Amino acid sequence: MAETFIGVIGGSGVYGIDGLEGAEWRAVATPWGDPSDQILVGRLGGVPIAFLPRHGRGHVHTPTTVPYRANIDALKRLGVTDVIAVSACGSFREEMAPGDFVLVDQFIDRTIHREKSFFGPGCVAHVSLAHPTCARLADAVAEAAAAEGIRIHRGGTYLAMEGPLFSTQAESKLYREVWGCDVIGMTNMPEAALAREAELCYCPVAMVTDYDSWHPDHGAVDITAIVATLTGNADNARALIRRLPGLLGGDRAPCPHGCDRALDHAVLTAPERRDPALVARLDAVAGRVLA
Ligand SMILES: CSC[C@H]1O[C@H](OP(=O)(O)O)[C@H](O)[C@@H]1O
Ligand SMILES: Nc1ncnc2[nH]cnc12
Repeated sequence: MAETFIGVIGGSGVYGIDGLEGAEWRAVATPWGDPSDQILVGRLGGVPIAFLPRHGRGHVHTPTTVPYRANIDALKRLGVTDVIAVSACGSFREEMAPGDFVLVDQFIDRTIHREKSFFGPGCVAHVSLAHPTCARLADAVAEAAAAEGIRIHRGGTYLAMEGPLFSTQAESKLYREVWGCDVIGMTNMPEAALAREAELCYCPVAMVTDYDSWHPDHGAVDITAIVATLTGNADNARALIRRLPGLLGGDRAPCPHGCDRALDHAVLTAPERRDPALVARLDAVAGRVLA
């Protein structure tokens, strides 16, 4: 049986986690450039953990400039098997209130300036994204949240916008009333898609900070209020993460939903027509099926 290795991507307001045994920040080089920052690697309850701040310590990357491919490659290269992606988000639902967590399970991707795949000319692959998140990981996060007394909603559709500006009121109403989205953020796509290509189980934990701009009683998004809510949310996120090693266990059975076998049958390019340079870049992400 394989070893569980938990990767945590920390979003806005979550730039570190404490309590890791033997923790050290490690620079990880990837063929896709540098990740957002060094990666904090250690153990929690005996289970290896790697923590990567999505925007870098000190929050230097915009949602557009986050090096999503390098981040996912670096986690995979370290041996991570399961990724918890913590993010701030706006809510389109009255009952998903600031302070609540949402276990997002679907996305609508409206981002336009990002590299969305590891594959390309010379190594073409088509991976299913019908169910873009891992239900097994979501079960564990839901249990951890219940144990911590965190209000968590199971399931929700996340509208990924390019940013960095927040939505207009007309966009907010479109996403909520016409498209049926539940929350909005700027970072979970293409991150989730790349994690699937890299055969990582991926579970987004969206922390509600505001009601975006549709709500008649809440007006426009206010970054000061968001940061205040984030501070409380970040402590809850860290408490939740500390429970995960105990819930996931050190021994890892194959994912019952097949996240860790997503590349089976996905690569269409004939072996003799593959671009050796691209195949070399794909060593960590797709070495299992290309080697
Ligand atoms: C702080 S409000 C806007 C900012 O916060 C979210 O980032 P992340 O998903 O990394 O927590 C949102 O997507 C925006 O990038
Ligand atoms: N309303 C909002 N829109 C986009 N990203 C967000 N992150 C937190 N709140 C958000």
